[in-house]
Amino acid sequence: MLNGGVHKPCEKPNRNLSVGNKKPWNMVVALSPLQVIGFPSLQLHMSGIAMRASQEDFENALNQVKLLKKDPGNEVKLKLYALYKQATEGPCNMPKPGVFDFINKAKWDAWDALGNLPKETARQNYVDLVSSLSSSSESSNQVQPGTDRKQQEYENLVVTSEDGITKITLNRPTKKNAINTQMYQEIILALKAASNDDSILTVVTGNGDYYCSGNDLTNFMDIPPGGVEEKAKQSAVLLRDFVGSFIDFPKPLIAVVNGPAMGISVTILGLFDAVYASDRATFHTPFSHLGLTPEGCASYTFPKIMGPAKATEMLIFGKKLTAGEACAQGLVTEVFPDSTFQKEVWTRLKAYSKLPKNAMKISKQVIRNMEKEKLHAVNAEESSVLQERCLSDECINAAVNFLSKRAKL
Ligand SMILES: CCCCCCCCCCC/C=C/C(=O)SCCNC(=O)CCNC(=O)[C@H](O)C(C)(C)COP(=O)(O)OP(=O)(O)OC[C@H]1O[C@@H](n2cnc3c(N)ncnc32)[C@H](O)[C@@H]1OP(=O)(O)O
Repeated sequence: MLNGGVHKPCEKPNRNLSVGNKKPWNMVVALSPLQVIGFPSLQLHMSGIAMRASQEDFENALNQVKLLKKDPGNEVKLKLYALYKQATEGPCNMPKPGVFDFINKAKWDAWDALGNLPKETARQNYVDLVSSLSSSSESSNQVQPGTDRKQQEYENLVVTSEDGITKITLNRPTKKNAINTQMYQEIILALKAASNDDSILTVVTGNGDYYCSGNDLTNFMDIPPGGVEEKAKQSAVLLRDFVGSFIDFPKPLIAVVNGPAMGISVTILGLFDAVYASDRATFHTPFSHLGLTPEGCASYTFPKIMGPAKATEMLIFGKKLTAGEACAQGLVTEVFPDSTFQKEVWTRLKAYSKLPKNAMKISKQVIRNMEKEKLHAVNAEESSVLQERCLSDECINAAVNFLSKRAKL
């Protein structure tokens, strides 16, 4: 594909399916009261409870609360805890902790004080409380193109907007931008914000030498009280939401693949509208090696993009592709020499961002909308299969193997 460093569009461009860092208060303060209280927002988000009208507001509130910049204090945190428990489990059903178990006693008291408050009311009160806490920082969410303003602050992402382009940078370079649980949530939020901002194009890229090393293998280590089955269920819900936010993204979405890409960061490329890669990038989906199966809709998009035989090599046999190979197979739009990658790609993207905004957005929707239903069905099926795979010996052994090797270093 690359001749003496001169780049050119790939020979097989048949992508016929397009298909900062200030930390949030609840994550940073070591041994903060919140941490001691065991803030349960993520678990709730993934528990599949409350699928009624206010579910979306409630989930948004759960996400919002993690992004509050100021610690609201113990009293409010206890209130949030109590409302969360009431909203998800109903009236307090735990045995009363002993008097010297101060923290659990405070939690129990707060929950018990809600008496028989209906779940729906508790949910609504939770949403209202979070809304009152976050209202002061709300106004910073809308980004004007051309101002290079930093958007919402995230723990694992840097999101900026300039020249009509919102750029979402995966920002865990010391971990090769592996996607941990919080980062999945943050990407979902960043995509939601980008779909509502004034930008014309949205770009995903990586900070450091990697684009992304895929799912953070330590994600599976943090087992909730419900045990490994509950963990697998939570993971499947999170995965489905994450991939769903790419399927539904309404504007042109571009990946600027600055280095090696692995696992889920590769599979979701089939849901992007263009993929520009440095010639240093590689594309690797070692699912079988990890006892896993494809996600990101790749079981559908990859055979469509590159044909079933090539898709099999990647998704089943774990063959790692160079950027040139990925381009020849239609997964990548164009490859650039690493030395000029950033300059050339951003010049190109800035030119594209000057094209009529609505025409581009509507074109994307025309190209994609017919596939959406199918993609959501594929996503649901892949997530459900992975829920089982996460519990297999093959998968657990592979994760333990990775983590134990790392521990020896
Ligand atoms: C609620 C639960 C949430 C679950 C979410 C549900 C989603 C389910 C999705 C399941 C499907 C799986 C999708 C995938 O993405 S499969 C691919 C997974 N990725 C890997 O297997 C890569 C593992 N990493 C490596 O092989 C190497 O680290 C790598 C080749 C990437 C780089 O090697 P190198 O030698 O150059 O560098 P190091 O190994 O020293 O890495 C530097 C540090 O980064 C850490 N690291 C890198 N990648 C990961 C990773 N994927 N997970 C966790 N940690 C990672 C590495 O450990 C080093 O850390 P330390 O410096 O602390 O040792």
